[in-house]
Amino acid sequence: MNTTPHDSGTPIPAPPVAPPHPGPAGVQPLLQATNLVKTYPGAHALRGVSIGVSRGQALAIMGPSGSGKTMLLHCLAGLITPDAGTVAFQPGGGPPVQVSTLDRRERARLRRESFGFVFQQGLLMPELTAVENIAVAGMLGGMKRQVAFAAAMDWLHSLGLEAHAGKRIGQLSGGQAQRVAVARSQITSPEITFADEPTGALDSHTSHEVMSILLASTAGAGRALVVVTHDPHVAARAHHRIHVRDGLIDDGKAQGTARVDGTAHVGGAAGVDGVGGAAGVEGAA
Ligand SMILES: Nc1ncnc2c1ncn2[C@@H]1O[C@H](COP(=O)(O)OP(=O)(O)OP(=O)(O)O)[C@@H](O)[C@H]1O
Repeated sequence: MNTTPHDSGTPIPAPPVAPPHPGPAGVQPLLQATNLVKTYPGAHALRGVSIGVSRGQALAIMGPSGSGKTMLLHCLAGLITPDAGTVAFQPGGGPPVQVSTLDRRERARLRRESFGFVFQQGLLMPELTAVENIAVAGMLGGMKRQVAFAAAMDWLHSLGLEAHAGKRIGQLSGGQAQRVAVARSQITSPEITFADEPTGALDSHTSHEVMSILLASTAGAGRALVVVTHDPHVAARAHHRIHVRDGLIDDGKAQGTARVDGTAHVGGAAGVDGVGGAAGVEGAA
């Protein structure tokens, strides 16, 4: 029997393997996850999710609390290794990378150099100033110190925050701090940015502004954004939306019921990029 590893040692039947989402004709998705499964004792966090994200696209992941949104984001970003399934990243000009088979060090390097992260809070270092927070991310991504600080100041300038460059994070408003977090995530121009509730702590006006900056520097610049959000206004601004429920992409056919077969995920001919009738995917193409 096809099984997946389980922390308790009890084999759990794996969902049937679905073919990967093909993406738009002739276009290799920037990131392609196929049949992701992640199980914890007592929790089937992901039960077979396949999804592709292309350049120039923003994908919103929605769903109820505990449905598996963050788990999916973390698997896509190489922060968590799935029990089964694959994540393939196609860097610009390089060979494809199987994120899920990289060792910890390689994954950390990939995240530093090619991925950007924005979380609701927690990524900024309170003991550093705004400009230092941004510049450090540049240096970790391989920039020389002087270049990183100049780029960080450029970012602060474009965000209207140059007067706050020397302030520590605790001296900034929530919206200012989150703009610094976006700049921090974007200073290396990552090919794909992962954001988990990036506007969760902001009022609606500031939320709109922060999303505008994030969208412009990711999908708007030919790169990609994957954003987990509860906010329908945020999700509405993405090119595509998926709804996760009980560790599966919800195709809307079983609202309010727990899925039992583990087969309802985006795969095969289902489209994420407006190229087919997607299960659980709304496209704005
Ligand atoms: N480290 C862990 N150990 C055990 N179970 C976990 C762990 N991380 C997540 N889970 C479980 O996996 C499921 C999915 O969690 P996840 O954090 O992805 O939910 P979510 O949709 O992001 O929820 P929320 O909107 O509340 O943040 C939940 O049942 C959760 O309890």
